Amino acid sequence: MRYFVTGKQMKQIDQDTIERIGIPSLVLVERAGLAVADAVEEIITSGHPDLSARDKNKKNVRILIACGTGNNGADGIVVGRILHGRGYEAVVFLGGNPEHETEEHRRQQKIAEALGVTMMRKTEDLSGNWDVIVDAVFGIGLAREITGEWKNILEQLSEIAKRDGAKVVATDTPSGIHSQTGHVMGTALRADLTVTFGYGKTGLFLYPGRNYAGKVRVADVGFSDVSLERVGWDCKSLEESDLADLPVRQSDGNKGTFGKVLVIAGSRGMSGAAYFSALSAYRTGAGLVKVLTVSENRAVIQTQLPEAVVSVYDPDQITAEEHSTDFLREACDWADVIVLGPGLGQEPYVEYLVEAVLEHAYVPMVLDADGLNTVASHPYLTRYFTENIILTPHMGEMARLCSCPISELREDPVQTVKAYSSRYGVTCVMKDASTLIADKDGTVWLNTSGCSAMAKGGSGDVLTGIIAGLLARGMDCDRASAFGVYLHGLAGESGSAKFGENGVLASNLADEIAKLA
Ligand SMILES: NC(=O)C1=CN([C@@H]2O[C@H](COP(=O)(O)OP(=O)(O)OC[C@H]3O[C@@H](n4cnc5c(N)ncnc54)[C@H](O)[C@@H]3O)[C@@H](O)[C@H]2O)[C@@H](O)CC1
Ligand SMILES: Nc1ncnc2c1ncn2[C@@H]1O[C@H](COP(=O)(O)OP(=O)(O)O)[C@@H](O)[C@H]1O
Ligand SMILES: [K+]
Repeated sequence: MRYFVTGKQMKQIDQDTIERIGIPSLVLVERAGLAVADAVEEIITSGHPDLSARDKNKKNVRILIACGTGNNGADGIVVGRILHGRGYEAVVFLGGNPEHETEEHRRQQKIAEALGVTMMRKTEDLSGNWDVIVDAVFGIGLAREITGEWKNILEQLSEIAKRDGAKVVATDTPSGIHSQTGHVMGTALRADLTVTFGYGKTGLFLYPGRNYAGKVRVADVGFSDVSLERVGWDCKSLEESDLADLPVRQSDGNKGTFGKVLVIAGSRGMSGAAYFSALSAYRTGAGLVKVLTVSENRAVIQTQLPEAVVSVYDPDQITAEEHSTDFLREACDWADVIVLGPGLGQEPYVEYLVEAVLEHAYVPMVLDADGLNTVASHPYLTRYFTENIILTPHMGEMARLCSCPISELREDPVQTVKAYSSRYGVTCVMKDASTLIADKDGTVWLNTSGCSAMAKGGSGDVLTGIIAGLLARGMDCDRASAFGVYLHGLAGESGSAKFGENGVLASNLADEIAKLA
């Protein structure tokens, strides 16, 4: 399990560490600089073949460290001093108004001066021929849009990096990326590697920040979880070691032990969504899967997935009259878990179908796709929401549910998903390239697995099935959602390794999940 913090929380952790725990700021800055210097040296000696060839003559390796006036800049001066000490041609650029420099910054300048580190202040000197650029302009202190001189400097650095093919290593955050939202604040410098201190910052894992951060390494520079607990965190993330917490399949279990999943999905001419959800629920370990769909889909689903029980209805017979949906009540009574929505379409009868299921289901339910669209266009249906419901909207569906544009949801996505979940008392999985999951208790999970191979029709139906499979195996709604999204992303990564990012199909994701869950 990993914890992500906002810049504001990180500042409080800094303060707690220095003032309550008593580790001097000087020590933290030194360790931060050392962690970045080590990362730069690793890139020089291993990651960059051109550089390692010249490694015997370190003086030929040219490193520019661009420093702002805050403590991010102070870290940068330490990086310059350490690399200078190790024999590299490290040049420190000090930008901005010297009057704004922090105490730490000035202290580091004095030390660097005493050791003969080259420091310069003229922007004209930036355009040397650099092998590595260390970005120590802005860290978590970035407080507003970048304009004027700093905008010019960052844009110049971007161009120089491109021109020279220089690797860019960001100190704590890529300058210009908001540490909480991942937004670009006017301009930002793209890094190959970001060495961030203590805890991951949420904005490094949300797009577009995730693209600018490159690889992210969290360096231990002396912060303690004691401070994290006192201050709090923004969101959590699962990692591979957490998979040990998946429910173990009982050796003496039978199909009843592993849960009965009812997939209410599909419409005339639309059977794929039901198939992907049902297949994925089975592949994740559900004991029995029943697909409830329109009569026209019976043959195709029985052929594609003979393991599933198929039950059908005639949509023309579903009306506002209560008895017309009696068959749904019976179907719900049979199930341990319900999936409602994939490929249901938006014909008028779907409203009555969704209302009947929401009203009569007393088991965990994943509400997806057209189930969500139906709720969005008939908001009275939210009155049936209970703590047993997981919603899995993509950003378009979330915008419909919240009646606001996607751009507004993205202003602060963590707060968006948290607010929706707490307003309705449901688990909410807001699907995106970085999916966020809000538990009913207010915990937000930020998913870090997955890749663009998953941006394809049918991926969402697979996720629905995976979450249903985990519910069937006994996980609660919150855990099944966080683990389901994480596993779904891992399936995307392993599918992508086999078929390439362009070639993965939804059915491949379902197959990959078999080995992971
Ligand atoms: N003791 C500490 O406080 C530690 C701080 N650390 C480093 O210090 C960083 C935070 O330092 P600071 O709080 O000094 O903040 P930063 O160094 O990130 O930046 C703040 C400075 O930039 C200016 N600024 C902010 N937004 C601007 C904009 N859009 N345009 C122009 N100027 C702008 C501020 O006025 C201030 O002078 C961390 O990211 C980390 O790198 C680490 O060394 C660990 C210990
Ligand atoms: N670029 C991406 N990186 C990681 N995951 C992605 C990316 N694009 C899409 N996904 C994931 O793929 C799934 C797509 O779901 P959805 O939009 O509902 O598709 P569909 O309706 O076609 O099944 C979501 O789980 C989403 O998080
Ligand atoms: K930085």
